[in-house]
Amino acid sequence: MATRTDLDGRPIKPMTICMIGAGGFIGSHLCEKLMSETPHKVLALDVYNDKIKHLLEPDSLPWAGRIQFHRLNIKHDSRLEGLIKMADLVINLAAICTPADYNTRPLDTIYSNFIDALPVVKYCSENNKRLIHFSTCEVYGKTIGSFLPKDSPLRQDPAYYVLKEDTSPCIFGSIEKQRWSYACAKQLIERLIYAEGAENGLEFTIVRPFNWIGPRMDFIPGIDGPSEGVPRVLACFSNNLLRREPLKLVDGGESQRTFIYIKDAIEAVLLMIENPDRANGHIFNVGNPNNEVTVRQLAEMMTKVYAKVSGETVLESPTVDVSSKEFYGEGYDDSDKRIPDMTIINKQLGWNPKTSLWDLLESTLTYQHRTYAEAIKKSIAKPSAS
Ligand SMILES: NC(=O)c1ccc[n+]([C@@H]2O[C@H](COP(=O)([O-])OP(=O)(O)OC[C@H]3O[C@@H](n4cnc5c(N)ncnc54)[C@H](O)[C@@H]3O)[C@@H](O)[C@H]2O)c1
Ligand SMILES: O=C(O)[C@H]1O[C@H](OP(=O)(O)OP(=O)(O)OC[C@H]2O[C@@H](n3ccc(=O)[nH]c3=O)[C@H](O)[C@@H]2O)[C@H](O)[C@@H](O)[C@@H]1O
Repeated sequence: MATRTDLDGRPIKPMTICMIGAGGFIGSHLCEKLMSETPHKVLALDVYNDKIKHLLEPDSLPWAGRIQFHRLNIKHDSRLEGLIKMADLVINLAAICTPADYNTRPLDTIYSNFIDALPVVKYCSENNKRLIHFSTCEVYGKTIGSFLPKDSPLRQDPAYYVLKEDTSPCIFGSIEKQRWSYACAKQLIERLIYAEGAENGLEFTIVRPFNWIGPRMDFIPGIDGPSEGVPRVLACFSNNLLRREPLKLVDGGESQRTFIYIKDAIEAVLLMIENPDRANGHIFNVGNPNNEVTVRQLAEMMTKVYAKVSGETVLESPTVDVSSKEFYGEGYDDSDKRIPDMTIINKQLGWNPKTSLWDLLESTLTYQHRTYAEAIKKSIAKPSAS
């Protein structure tokens, strides 16, 4: 492998990365990138490894020996500190991060996103290890604009909705809106990491992903996850399309999101890993401000793209409205709009997203169709015994 250089032209030394939550959606793509394009070693920690199995075996893989899987639950495993001590860099991805859990399992959500992350921060601080911690765009909560009257012209002013790391406030709903248990726990762990940096010199970077999507995201209910499980929207809509059911629009599908292709986002994370001088001490939005849609528009686009990649016809009624109470239960609330400001990441790392929403949906739905269509057909033909 030719010598790799950082953004300032210096050679990059191979490092050992302790990646916690490496078996999840983001972790699997990050491991793939690190194995195929860099000389770094990965200690991959997770409870599951299904999504990185292809990287772990067989021994003949070109990166054999550079990735090592440790099956452990960071809630209660004394091996955690030792593994952190072996690394040059720690990346923490472990979390409960599906909205269906925030209002129905708020205790697990708060423990997972705050309490369970505490030892990781502590061990990094005590052992002088650099930490890249995964937070979320949900820490911004709702936009200031959402509190203006519906017809206020100020709603069109970016000052009222673009989300900036260093100036935007964090606006959550009331305590009984348990949806915000996740955002609030993530915000507190961000504040703790920031304080460890300020008071004890912890070298850290905080990542705020804005709806990263792509292959291997979550699960398809009844195929590789629980039948009654509710994954994030990409997997919900994929499941509906694969089963030829209408896509469910929560509260009319009016909320807006910006979606980014996982492969674009992983490029940004690699720049953070390999340019510590430019990334340390920063909080980075990582998203694609050019890919904004309402959830209804996302459903319409996914329906068209799926028809193209599968060759199947579109249903007469491709979507159906459902209330948030019916879909998620009591205590659900929503972020109205999420446009990331890209000034800081652009200045520090020169990074920009590339892939359009149509293109990323085309490659992702091609993957979903190839991976799941047969299994779904079989499961429909042979319903499980009741
Ligand atoms: N995907 C996104 O767009 C997105 C957006 C915002 C924030 N994030 C954040 O990025 C991180 C990764 O997200 P993801 O989409 O890959 O989610 P994911 O659920 O696919 O991955 C998380 C992984 O962490 C593991 N994990 C959870 N608790 C653990 C524990 N106690 N011990 C060991 N492993 C544990 C899970 O098994 C899972 O494999 C999370 O912190 C999430 O909050 C993701
Ligand atoms: O991905 C992110 O950046 C963050 O946001 C997500 O939250 P959210 O975008 O609300 O979660 P999705 O499940 O992807 O839902 C997006 C929107 O689609 C709607 N939705 C979801 C599923 C569905 O079947 N129908 C539907 O209309 C939801 O109500 C919501 O308005 C999750 O909290 C995290 O993964 C993450 O921290």
